[in-house]
Amino acid sequence: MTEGLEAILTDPAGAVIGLDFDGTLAPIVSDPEAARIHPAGPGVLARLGDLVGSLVVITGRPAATAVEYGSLDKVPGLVVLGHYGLERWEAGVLATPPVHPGLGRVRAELPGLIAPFEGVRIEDKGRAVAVHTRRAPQPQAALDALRAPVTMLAAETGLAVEPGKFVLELRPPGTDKGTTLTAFLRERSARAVLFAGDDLGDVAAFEVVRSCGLPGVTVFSGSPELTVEADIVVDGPAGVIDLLDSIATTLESR
Ligand SMILES: O=P(O)(O)OC[C@H]1O[C@H](O[C@H]2O[C@H](CO)[C@@H](O)[C@H](O)[C@H]2O)[C@H](O)[C@@H](O)[C@@H]1O
Repeated sequence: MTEGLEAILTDPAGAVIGLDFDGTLAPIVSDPEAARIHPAGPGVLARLGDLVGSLVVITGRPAATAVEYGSLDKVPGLVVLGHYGLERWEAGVLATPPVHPGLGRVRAELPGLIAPFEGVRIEDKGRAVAVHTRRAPQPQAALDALRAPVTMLAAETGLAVEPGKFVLELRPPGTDKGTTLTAFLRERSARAVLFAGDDLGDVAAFEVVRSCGLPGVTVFSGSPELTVEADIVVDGPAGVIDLLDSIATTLESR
């Protein structure tokens, strides 16, 4: 067992368990609107919520979308930090910042940029807009071809480009999952931390787990699409849920 996991099991009241949503709690699917949490997820999270100090979902999704797709309103004490930390949902209350002014031009120009690419779709998330290539005949080629024009549009509108699994997202700059996790650890006076993720956007949170000075454990939700170094590698959302279930079971037996 890793030192970080042992610290969580020894002192669960001081633990922060941080979780990504897509690819970590919810299996990856081709339609972003069809993503839903693994069927065993809400039950396991509800048990964990009663056992550890803090449970937080940090996601690129709008917080309300993650709550809906994850049935997260059923998990006691859970906090959802959406849009990489711009939004906060807690106990049914959603706090959101103003919409970035650059998004108007992005909405106007993106359809023209993606028009030559069959199967490429836009996901308008309100405070960010994502370009998805998963359903293109050649998803990686479409992603590579769109990277430069999307990056130029982001630079011209004051937005940041967030790359992920067959997705390029234009979003407000200034936060990432690392800064968001750091602030949450401080807020909760954490004494140990676990973060589980599956995508490039989760790497910043993994780096915080390694550098924050607390006993910590990184969990990578593995798939054939991406490899990221972590203390524990599990097989997709089913593997993440199994790990969380075993943590809950161990804590319940103590
Ligand atoms: O931080 P996350 O919770 O992991 O959100 C990151 C992005 O996830 C979603 O896209 C990914 O999942 C889709 C549904 O399985 C999949 O079709 C897509 O290829 C993936 O990139 C979401 O749609 C994005 O808005 C999030 O930014």
